[in-house]
Amino acid sequence: MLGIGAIWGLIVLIWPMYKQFIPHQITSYLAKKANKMIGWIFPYVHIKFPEYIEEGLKRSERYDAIRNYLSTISAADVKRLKANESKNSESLVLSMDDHEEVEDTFNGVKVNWSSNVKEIQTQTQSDSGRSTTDEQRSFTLSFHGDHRNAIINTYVDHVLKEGKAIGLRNRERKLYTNNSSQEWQPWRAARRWSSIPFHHPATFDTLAMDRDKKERIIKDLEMFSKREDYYRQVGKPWKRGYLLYGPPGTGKSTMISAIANLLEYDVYDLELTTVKDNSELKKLLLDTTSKSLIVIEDIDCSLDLTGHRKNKKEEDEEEEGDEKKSKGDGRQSKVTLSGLLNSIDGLWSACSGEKIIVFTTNFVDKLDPALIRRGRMDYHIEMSYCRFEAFKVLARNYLEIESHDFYEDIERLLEEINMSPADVAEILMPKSDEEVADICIERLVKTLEEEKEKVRKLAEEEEEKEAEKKTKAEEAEKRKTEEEENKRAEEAEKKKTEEEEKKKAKRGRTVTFLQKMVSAKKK
Ligand SMILES: Nc1ncnc2c1ncn2[C@@H]1O[C@H](COP(=O)(O)OP(=O)(O)OP(=O)(O)O)[C@@H](O)[C@H]1O
Ligand SMILES: [Mg+2]
Repeated sequence: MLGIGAIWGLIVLIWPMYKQFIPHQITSYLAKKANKMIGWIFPYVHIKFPEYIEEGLKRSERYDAIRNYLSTISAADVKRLKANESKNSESLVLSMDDHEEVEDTFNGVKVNWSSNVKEIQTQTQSDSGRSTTDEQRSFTLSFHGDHRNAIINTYVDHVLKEGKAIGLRNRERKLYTNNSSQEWQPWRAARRWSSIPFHHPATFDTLAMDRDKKERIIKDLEMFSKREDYYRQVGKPWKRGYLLYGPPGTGKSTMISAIANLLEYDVYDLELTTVKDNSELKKLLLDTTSKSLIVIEDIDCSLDLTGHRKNKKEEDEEEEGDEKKSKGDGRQSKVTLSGLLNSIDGLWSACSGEKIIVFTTNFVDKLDPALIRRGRMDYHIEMSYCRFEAFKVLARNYLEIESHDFYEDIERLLEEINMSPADVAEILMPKSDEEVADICIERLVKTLEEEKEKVRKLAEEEEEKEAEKKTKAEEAEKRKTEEEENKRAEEAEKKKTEEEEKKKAKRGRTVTFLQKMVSAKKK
């Protein structure tokens, strides 16, 4: 044993000196043989996961996933840890420091992870003789060769999946908005969207709406997010479309933030009017990540999407027309309804991860049925005026109260008056530190009563106007009948006179004839 050790020591010592004189083919042959020998002595398999791939150009997602996974097991066992601060991560990720090792067990099989770093010298571009040192990091997974299949086929997948999930949980979520195409750079897809951290505080708890309806929506969303395997099984892309419709201020945009917070998704707020044409829209949609919510707000106003789908020729003609029009009125977008439909369908066939698309509108009846049919917009959610259930949520949020003497009055008034949750929330919000819940509730009751009075007066005025209109119409009808009767009477009178004159004339002619006969006889 000592002999082998001594020979090995000698090889290690003289190898670097002679390496440069030995041809490359021989060194690689010797390396292969040496690895084989080591394999006989140590029956362990090693898999290396480098930090950078594609010749050092791209950071490996697998490396990050493994680091996240190892952070969960190394925090307890490893002495030297490294605190990683990532631009996309909200919380601190503790990973093991360089040259540390940690053990993991999977289905009773022990595996070993080590973090390695190798320094490499690179020549600077200017070739001024100066060289820089780069560090190449990697994780190495080692395990006994007997478990090769189980580890490679199952354990590695498990680690990557878990690590990715941890990364998604820790990431800082983003709100993306699309840039106008002038800002796009052909070599950087990232410029299509600008992002800021997404920190909207809305949740389903703070969302004021009917309780059953809310629960149904939450259930639907949770079901969707858990059903990756189900969607694969039935051969459907893992996506869902939600249409939110209702009057202004009823919480459509708030609901979008609540969905994003519930599912921990990023939000892509797509402003269609700044999208130049259909092909640009397609690129934008394909450039979204998984676990994201793609939102098109006020879809009825965004573009002229309310008309019926046109055939290709009509569409070409329309595009030409639009081009002329856009030069005239400065409007940028030439996105058409069928372009939008195709882009959405294309997105679903190309996307891998889970995605949700949401449209909001104040006027659902104006939209083309093709745009909102089930399959595109799977779940239609009506956001309505504030009723008692919704009010109770707002009162809890804004005033931290569960009941009040005026609750019965408020319930009755909210059934009679259509007031948006946005308005109710504004009235309930204390305007100063001195304003207690009583004052805010009284203000709401007063406002609702005033509104009711206004509505009553308006209805009265409307009724009066209606009655006046009716009287005028009746008078006009009466006048018309009278005029018609007068006309008929006049005509009858005229006819009578004419007939009498005719008779008179006839009588006159008879007398003249008799007179002529008498005078002729006399002669
Ligand atoms: N259902 C609701 N629950 C809680 N708060 C609400 C609700 N609806 C409205 N609000 C409050 O009113 C504000 C405006 O609501 P929001 O922007 O969600 O309305 P909207 O339906 O999107 O309106 P619009 O049709 O004009 O876009 C929100 O910031 C929120 O504070
Ligand atoms: Mg809105």
